[in-house]
Amino acid sequence: MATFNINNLNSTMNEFLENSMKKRKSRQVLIAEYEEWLNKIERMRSEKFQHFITTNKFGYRQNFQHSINLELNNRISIESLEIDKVHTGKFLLCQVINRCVKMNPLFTLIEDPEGNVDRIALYNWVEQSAIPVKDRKKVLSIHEASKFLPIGTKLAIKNPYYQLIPSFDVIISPDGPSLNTHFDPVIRSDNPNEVIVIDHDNELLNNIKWFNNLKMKEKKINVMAADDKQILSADDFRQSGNKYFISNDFAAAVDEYTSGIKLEPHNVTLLANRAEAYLRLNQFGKTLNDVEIALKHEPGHLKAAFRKGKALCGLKRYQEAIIILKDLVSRLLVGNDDSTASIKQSTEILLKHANIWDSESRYGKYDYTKIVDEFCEKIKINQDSGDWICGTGPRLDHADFLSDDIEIRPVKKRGRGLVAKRDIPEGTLLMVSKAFEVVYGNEASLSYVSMDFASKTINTVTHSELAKRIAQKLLVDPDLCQEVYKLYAGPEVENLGGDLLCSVDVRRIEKIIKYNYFELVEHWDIWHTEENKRLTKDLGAGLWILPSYINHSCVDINVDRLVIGDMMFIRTCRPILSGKELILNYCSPVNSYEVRSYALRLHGIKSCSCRLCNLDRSESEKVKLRRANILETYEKSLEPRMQLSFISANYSPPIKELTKLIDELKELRGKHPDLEFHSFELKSDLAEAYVRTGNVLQSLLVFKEIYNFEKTAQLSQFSSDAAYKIASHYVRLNQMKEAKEWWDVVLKELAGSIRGKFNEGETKWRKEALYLAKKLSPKMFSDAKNIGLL
Ligand SMILES: C[S@@+](CC[C@H](N)C(=O)[O-])C[C@H]1O[C@@H](n2cnc3c(N)ncnc32)[C@H](O)[C@@H]1O
Repeated sequence: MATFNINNLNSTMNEFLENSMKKRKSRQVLIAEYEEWLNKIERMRSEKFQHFITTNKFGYRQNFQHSINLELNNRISIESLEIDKVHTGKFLLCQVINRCVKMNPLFTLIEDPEGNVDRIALYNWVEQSAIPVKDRKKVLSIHEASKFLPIGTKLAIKNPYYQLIPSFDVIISPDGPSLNTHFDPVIRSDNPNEVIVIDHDNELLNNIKWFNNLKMKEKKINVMAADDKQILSADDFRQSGNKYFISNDFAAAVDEYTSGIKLEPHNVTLLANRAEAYLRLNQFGKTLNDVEIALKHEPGHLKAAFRKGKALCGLKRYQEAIIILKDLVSRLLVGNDDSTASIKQSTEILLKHANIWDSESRYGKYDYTKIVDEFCEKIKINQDSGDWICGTGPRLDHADFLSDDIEIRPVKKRGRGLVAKRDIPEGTLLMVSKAFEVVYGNEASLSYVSMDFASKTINTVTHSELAKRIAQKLLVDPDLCQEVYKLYAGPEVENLGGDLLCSVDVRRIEKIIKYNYFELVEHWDIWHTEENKRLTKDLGAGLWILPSYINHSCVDINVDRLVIGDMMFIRTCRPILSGKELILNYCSPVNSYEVRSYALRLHGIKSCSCRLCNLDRSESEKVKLRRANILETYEKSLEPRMQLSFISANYSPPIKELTKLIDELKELRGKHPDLEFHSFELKSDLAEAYVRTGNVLQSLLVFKEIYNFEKTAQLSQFSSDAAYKIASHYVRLNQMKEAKEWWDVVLKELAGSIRGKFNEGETKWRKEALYLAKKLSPKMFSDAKNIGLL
């Protein structure tokens, strides 16, 4: 079995690629390994449940059918499967030969007619409704899970994706993947519509000779089989649908209502109920269709009108929603009886929100204090379970905004980009985008890393979880495929056409994430509060559609991004002339050339041609070597001495040595002091070192130098911290006037990064800034209070 060292991907990956292409594990080995794994799981089941999740949040049963037909000449054998490839247009005919494990996907072992064996991972396949409501929170035993796909079940898996995931042992290891993770291929499908159970008498099987033709011993579980009664009428379907609805299985509820609607196409109750189920699945287009038919037959149907308002909001058609909701409120005022009190209240609340969303989306007017309040409320975590206290976590209810001043255009050497249509001043809000999907650090524990062969990189747990969720979202609403699949997916992914543009292709989604994801970064100390300590390890990552069109440069950026919850705000940080491209950075210039290059390669940028990268590449070997030596001295000798000086007064901080190294680093940059990022960390240490020795004034000067550098280098995420250090140093020096002036700078920096710069004449700025600082940086705020800054 091949072994990976994540730190040394390229060589081990190539080696593994070669080995795995040459040699597959034998049938006997695969079966033996799988059996051993099942035994381990049975033993572990009683001890450690974390990895065994029973059901997905949604059950998927509806959706379109593919036009790929099951003609035998489209059949592919296991032997012909290629790693890291979706075999589009092909199907794998196979039978289940072992028991199942239901974790995030349903795993089992299958065999094709030729007798080749492999593992399959079927995501979203077990319908929630197939598991009785009372058992949904339980961990399924292997015996129970195996009822979903009994041994002998014949399957056709369309468009199979042959993916590398950590070996099964790694998956169930509570520690997750380690540096020596073993990877194995698995046949993956995320679309339950592409996994077809074939009846044994199906004519497709007539001409198939099986190496080992198994008969099915048990019957596959039927949906709601146990407690179902025979359904006869539309009302029976309504009741059955309601049953699913109450158990939060909205897709199954939709199916039931649909069966009822087939019997009575104008049944307004069924249409209105199905509309509500669609709403819960965020399928706003389908909601709208249903309520419009319902309202045609019964214009006075209040709930249908309310749902129409909601659907229009979901479709971002806020002005139409406002008209509908205003009309509904006025009708409800006339009636004014107790039975309509609750819908009246909900309508008024929705109308208020629709007005806010309308103003946000049309004018880019956001109430930042309310947004921050919402964020601070939603980011709270239950310390015992690690789940959000508010179900959705910090996903906020706000509208997108797109300035008319920019548009997507082809740009030289970078594919497409966002370009200014006219001159745009500094500090202009250009775009607000809600994440298409975001995964926070505390939400990803049930996913597994996977391998991207083409770029020889690992898809992290967060990325894998993101891919799974995006696939689920597209499965529920295939209309969304277009906007996602338009995003850059790397040179090796072909353009799609026809049917495939609206099918779920996890590999493509993985690539899109790879090239377009944004990592969440901590801007404020609210991320570090005791309550939120579960978040700090890896904040998470997400996919934002429109911001994904902005290209990168390490320095000389002209737009800044800020994420609050799942909303990304893009503002100009310098004026942009008409025809110029918007540029932000995918990685920080503070990192070394090597670190940046690695990060950029992951983003699909082979060679960055910004001023900083050009300068780094143009330097002589001598300069590079000298700098490397300096940084090594700092890391190996001075940094540890700094640490010691923090712990014990017996050690004095290495001020002289730090100063010397900083000066030398500056000298090595020659005529480009604005690009001297290497001394950034050293300067912070020097400033702290002066404090240790009681030389606050000198420390203050260094912090001012740091602050000025951050301002010119557009390192806006750091500058409020440096300004705060300066303010607190002035307090120590008893110069309260200067201290308060710098405290104002802190407030303006912090609040300005959220709501844009305050205008010169603005008088109420302090109140708003103090409010935002208190909410987002509670530690700094209370410290400032203690030292008399407010
Ligand atoms: C997030 S996308 C940006 C939008 C992309 N240009 C498009 O056409 O959709 C990232 C990709 O854009 C290209 N790109 C962005 N910045 C670049 C740069 N500075 N140099 C070269 N390519 C760049 C790379 O292909 C990268 O994988």
